[in-house]
Amino acid sequence: MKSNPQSHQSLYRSIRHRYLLGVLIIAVLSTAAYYTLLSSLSDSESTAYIVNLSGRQRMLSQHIALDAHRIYDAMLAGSPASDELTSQMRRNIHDMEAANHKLSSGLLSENWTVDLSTPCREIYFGRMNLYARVDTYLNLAAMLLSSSRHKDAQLYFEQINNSSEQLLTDLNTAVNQYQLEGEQRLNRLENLELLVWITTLIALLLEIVFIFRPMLSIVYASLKAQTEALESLEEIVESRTLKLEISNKKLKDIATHDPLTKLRNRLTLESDIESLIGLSKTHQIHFALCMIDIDHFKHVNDSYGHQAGDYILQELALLLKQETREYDHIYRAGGEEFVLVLNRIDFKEATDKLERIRLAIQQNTFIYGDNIIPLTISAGIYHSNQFVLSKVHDIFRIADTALYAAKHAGRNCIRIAQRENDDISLAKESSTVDN
Ligand SMILES: Nc1nc2c(ncn2[C@@H]2O[C@H](COP(=O)(O)OP(=O)(O)OP(=O)(O)O)[C@@H](O)[C@H]2O)c(=O)[nH]1
Repeated sequence: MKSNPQSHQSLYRSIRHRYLLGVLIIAVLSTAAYYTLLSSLSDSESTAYIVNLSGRQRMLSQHIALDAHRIYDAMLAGSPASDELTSQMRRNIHDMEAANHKLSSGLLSENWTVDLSTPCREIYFGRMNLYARVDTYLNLAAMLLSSSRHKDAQLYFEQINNSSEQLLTDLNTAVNQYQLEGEQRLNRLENLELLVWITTLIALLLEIVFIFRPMLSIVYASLKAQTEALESLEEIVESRTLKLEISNKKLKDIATHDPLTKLRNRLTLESDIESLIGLSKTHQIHFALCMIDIDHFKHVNDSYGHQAGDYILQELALLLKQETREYDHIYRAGGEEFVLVLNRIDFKEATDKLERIRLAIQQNTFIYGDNIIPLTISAGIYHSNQFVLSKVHDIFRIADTALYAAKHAGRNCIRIAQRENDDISLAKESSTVDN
């Protein structure tokens, strides 16, 4: 499988765009929430300040009326008003004047301004004309303070006295108006905050539906595709490995087995004998190697044809298998020559067994087409307890010599290689000759 850099890039771009859009929306919403909160805090602060200031103005108007009473009473009594009283009244006049200026202009401090609503403007500069009336009221109070003549003082006092009640009522109207506007403003801000909250929730929901969920789907689909590709790659590798293993096994079979009889060939024979020599030496586990050759096989080929010869070779291989144990091994050493390796067997057993095999072959009926083909074998046998040999080549040579002796003795017999005074003697085991 080839990795696809283009599809990786487009996946990366798609995720990056969606992610940036999601982040942008969250940034806008949080900024909006921040400014709403900021404005809400500032508004509630200015509302509280104005309501407080107008309430104080109302209170100061009463204080000034009271101060005027005291001063006038002192005048009537013929004693001058105390310094404390006059300075208190002066302070009250000054404070009320400042409050009147702030409330009517909206200039709460150098950097703090609020817009006056229409009803408030109406209160201060309209029909009620509160600004000018407060101003007049404060002038009268100031003039009362500075007046030395009894008659003037009486005039100012009476004017203050006559106007104070109505002024108080109108100042109260102003306080109520400020309170009302403050509540309305706070209500609006509450609604705005609710709106921002709901908008944020909706926006997040839409982000989930239209941005994050599709983004997850894209990533999931990509991962799934990758996993599937990987799995199919693994399957391909597995199937190729299996094919390779099968091919290797076939190749090994071809290299180590005879294609006609399916028996092991000479190559495996040599390596098998190497290990048997080792076992025989270290653990005294004995084995016998029987060299078997079909008698007059050329005659079989010549009389019945080459295919009949092949058939005989295959049949003989089957017969040898039937006559041997599972842990014995049969090889086709080449041409019409077979090798039988009998494992874990003593000398006597081995020679008896080989003789039985020779007899079984002689007595077997080989039928090819309409022909019954008589068959005998000659064999030479080597047994590991008879020699101290460690080379495969020597063992083959000894077994071959025994076979040659069997042929020489007239065929259809076996000969046993035996050590006698360091020379190989060939014991005559079976002398059945079938010429
Ligand atoms: N059909 C067939 N014949 C084979 C095969 N391999 C070898 N042969 C034949 O086996 C015969 C061996 O002949 P010889 O070596 O003269 O031996 P023989 O005729 O068996 O005589 P002795 O061994 O002396 O008893 C030859 O005719 C070969 O062509 C094979 O794979 N198939």
